[in-house]
Amino acid sequence: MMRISSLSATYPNGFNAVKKADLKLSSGEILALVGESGSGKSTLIYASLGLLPKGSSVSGKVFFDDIEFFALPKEGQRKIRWKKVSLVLQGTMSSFTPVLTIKRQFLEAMEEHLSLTPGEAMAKAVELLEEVGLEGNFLARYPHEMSGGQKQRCAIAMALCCDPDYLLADEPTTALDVITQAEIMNLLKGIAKRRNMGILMVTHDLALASSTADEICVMYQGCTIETERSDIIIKSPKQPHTIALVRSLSMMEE
Ligand SMILES: Nc1ncnc2c1ncn2[C@@H]1O[C@H](COP(=O)(O)OP(=O)(O)OP(=O)(O)O)[C@@H](O)[C@H]1O
Repeated sequence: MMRISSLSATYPNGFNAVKKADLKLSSGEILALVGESGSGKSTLIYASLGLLPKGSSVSGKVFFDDIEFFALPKEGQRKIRWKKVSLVLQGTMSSFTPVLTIKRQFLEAMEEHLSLTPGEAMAKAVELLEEVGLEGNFLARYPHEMSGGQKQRCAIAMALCCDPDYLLADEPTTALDVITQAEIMNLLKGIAKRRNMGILMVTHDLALASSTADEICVMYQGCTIETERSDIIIKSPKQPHTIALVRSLSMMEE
C-alpha cells in the first residue's frame, strides 16, 4: 500500500498548497484524485515524491509499503522513484525530449536504472510498447511522429520500464479526444489488474474518474476532504463540496 499521512506542502513564495492531506492507495486499484483547478492535486503527487521546486517545504509522511520515503537519503529516494513508484507527467510533450527517438529515451531510462545488456533492454522496450498497444517499430519514431494518444501510451510504457509497484499519473488524458481518453483509461485499468499495481490518477473530470477508478479522493483548497468507493461517492456524497461536484456532473448529463 502507498500511504500519504498528514502531508503539507508550501511553495518557496510561502503559498501553502497542500494541508495535512491523507490518502491510501492499494495494490491493484486505481484511486482518482479529483477537485477543482488549483485545489492542490498535482502539488500533492509531486510533493509525495519530493519533486517540488527547490525552496519548497514539505512535512508529513509518505510510505511505499513499509518504506518511509522522506526518511531515505536523496539517492535512496531517487531509486524508489523509478523502481517502486513512477510518474506519468501532465502533458505528454514534457515526458519526451523532442530531438531523441523513442528508442534512445527508453534505453537511457533503462541504462540508468536497470543493469541490462543493450539486447535485453531493446527486448524489454518492445515488450512494454506491446503491453500498451503499440508496435515495436514505434521505437524508431521521434515524439512529433506520434499522435497524442500514442505519445501517452508511450509515456505509460516508459513509466513501466522498472516494473514499479505504484504509478502516479498527472492528468493522463488531458487534451485527448473522448474515445482516446476511454482507451487510455481502459489501458490503465488493465495495467492495474494485470500487474497488481496501484495507480493514483489526478483528474478534474469526475465522470472519467467514476467510470475508471475504484476509489475517488476529493481535494478542496489543499485538503483531502472525502475518500470513498467511486460508486458510493457518486450516489451519496457527504461533504458540501463533493455534493456540489456530483451535482454539476448530473447537470452536465441532463
Ligand atoms: N511553483 C509554484 N509556486 C507557487 N504556487 C504554486 C506553484 N505551483 C502551483 N502553485 C499554486 O498551488 C495551488 C495548487 O496548484 P496545483 O497545480 O497543485 O492544483 P491542481 O489541483 O493540480 O490544479 P489543476 O487541476 O488546474 O492542474 C494553486 O493555487 C497554484 O497556483
